[in-house]
Amino acid sequence: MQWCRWAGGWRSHLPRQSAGPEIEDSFDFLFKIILIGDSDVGKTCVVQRFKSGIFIEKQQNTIGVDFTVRTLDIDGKKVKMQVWDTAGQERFRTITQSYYRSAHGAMVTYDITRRPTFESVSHWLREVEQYGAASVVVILIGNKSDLHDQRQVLFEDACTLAENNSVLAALETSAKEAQNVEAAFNLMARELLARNGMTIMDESSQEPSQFMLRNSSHPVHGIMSSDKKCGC
Ligand SMILES: Nc1nc2c(ncn2[C@@H]2O[C@H](COP(=O)(O)OP(=O)(O)OP(=O)(O)O)[C@@H](O)[C@H]2O)c(=O)[nH]1
Repeated sequence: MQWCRWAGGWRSHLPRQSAGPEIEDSFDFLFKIILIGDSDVGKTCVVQRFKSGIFIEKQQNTIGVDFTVRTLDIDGKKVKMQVWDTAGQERFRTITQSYYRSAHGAMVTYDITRRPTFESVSHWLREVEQYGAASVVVILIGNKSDLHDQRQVLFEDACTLAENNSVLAALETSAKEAQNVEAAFNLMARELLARNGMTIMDESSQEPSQFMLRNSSHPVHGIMSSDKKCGC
């Protein structure tokens, strides 16, 4: 059964990770993640937050595709996340579509303060379906959660959309205030590890899974905070 769950049901433990520059190049797993979504939803800022732990008020729109890398330590495994930050502007569609095929994961991003960017999500999901691999893991990201007083998209609507479209999970993030960005990439990494046969454990507990993701997914041990997320 598909379901959504957020707020109080999530725990605050996150595995320890380094945010520093890549010094060595060895890794156990390499996953390619693509960020897609309308222009100005904050894709570059989310990637910047993930890579460097900082928020930069970006001046320019992404041209084509930008590339960044960060290696996570998950249960003692070095998981290299190759992140492709795509331009949201229409004129770059042909270029960005060519990056879908090799992606293991896709983060479809919208801006919680601009309803039209959420309405575009179904377009982006169709693009993933059309140009991506059949096994691609999709996560829905509602960014700019710090601007809650300007909210135009209910989190419940995001959960419903995620459930109806076989999306692994929906999360609300703030690149500005560092909310849920780590959690989003961790969730993606852990799901991909699980699909590659790894048994993923939470460092803080030896109990069984804290939540189940959607039907076809593997159980993933809690990478949860009190911020909004749903496993659909
Ligand atoms: N308040 C707030 N503003 C944000 C956040 N993330 C991004 N922004 C702002 O949103 C604007 C667009 O951010 P970008 O990261 O450039 O957006 P993008 O989706 O990469 O845009 P394209 O490159 O055109 O696809 C910038 O002015 C950012 O400062 C956030 O979490 N909170």
